[in-house]
Amino acid sequence: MAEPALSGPDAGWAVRLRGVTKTYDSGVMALGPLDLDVRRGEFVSLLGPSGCGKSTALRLIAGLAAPSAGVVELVHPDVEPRGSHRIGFVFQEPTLMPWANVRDNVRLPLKLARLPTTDAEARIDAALDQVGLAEFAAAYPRELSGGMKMRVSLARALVTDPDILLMDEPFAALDEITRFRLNNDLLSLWRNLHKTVVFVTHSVFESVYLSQRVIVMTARPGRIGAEFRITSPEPRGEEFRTSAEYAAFCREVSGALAPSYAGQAGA
Ligand SMILES: Nc1ncnc2c1ncn2[C@@H]1O[C@H](COP(=O)(O)OP(=O)(O)OP(=O)(O)O)[C@@H](O)[C@H]1O
Repeated sequence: MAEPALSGPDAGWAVRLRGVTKTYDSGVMALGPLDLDVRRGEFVSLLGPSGCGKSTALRLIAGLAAPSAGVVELVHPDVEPRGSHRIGFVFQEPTLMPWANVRDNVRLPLKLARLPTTDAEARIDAALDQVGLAEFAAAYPRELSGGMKMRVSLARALVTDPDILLMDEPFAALDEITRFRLNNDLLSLWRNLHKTVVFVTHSVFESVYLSQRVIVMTARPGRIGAEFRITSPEPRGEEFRTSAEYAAFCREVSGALAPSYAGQAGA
């Protein structure tokens, strides 16, 4: 099931990495070399063991860190190579400002990017609506559940209408039912908003459920170990989660992931 690279003269890609490596100042070789194309509008998951460089790959794509070698390119009519306001980033922790209400938390990227304030309120309303939090604009983070905080974090990522959404294990800390619900809501957002999504997770089940393509990374330094195209049709829902097809994909992806854990302490 290994896939050839999806690059091509049609340039239908949003993210392209070529020969990308990252070695930190500490000498840790975190990543690569990595070659990766993500098509516009595609939902891709990076799956791999702890420490294999998944977050590093996201940070390089976001321009939050520079590669040690190789090239990271973003292509979209609206995306400048370093136009980070066109990228939305969702971290594992919601990282909300506790002293600010939901509306002001979601407003933050608009302020940081110095985007015109004329339509700011409408953008914030739209983003809150997209994540189902329209009623909670005036609430403070301490008044919200873990799932709701993550929805605020997602709204904050969406408020600039990014072309590319980078998500770093956003639901890992949530209970299973909340996680499933957010999985479903994320899929419907992706279908409606046509964003390119690169989603990092440890979970085989989550990666198969959400993605059009799952990229299994090797142990550090992370490279592509295997790729799986999850061909199951959209929209996916609970029926898919309990289907034999889903179970078969999960088995296949798990099999490819196992070698990445071999040799890891506690594996
Ligand atoms: N700023 C940094 N300086 C030095 N080493 C780092 C830095 N960031 C990450 N590393 C190291 O690089 C390797 C890859 O880290 P990274 O966070 O990218 O992995 P990951 O696959 O996202 O891990 P996890 O799933 O546990 O979040 C790890 O060994 C980590 O300790």
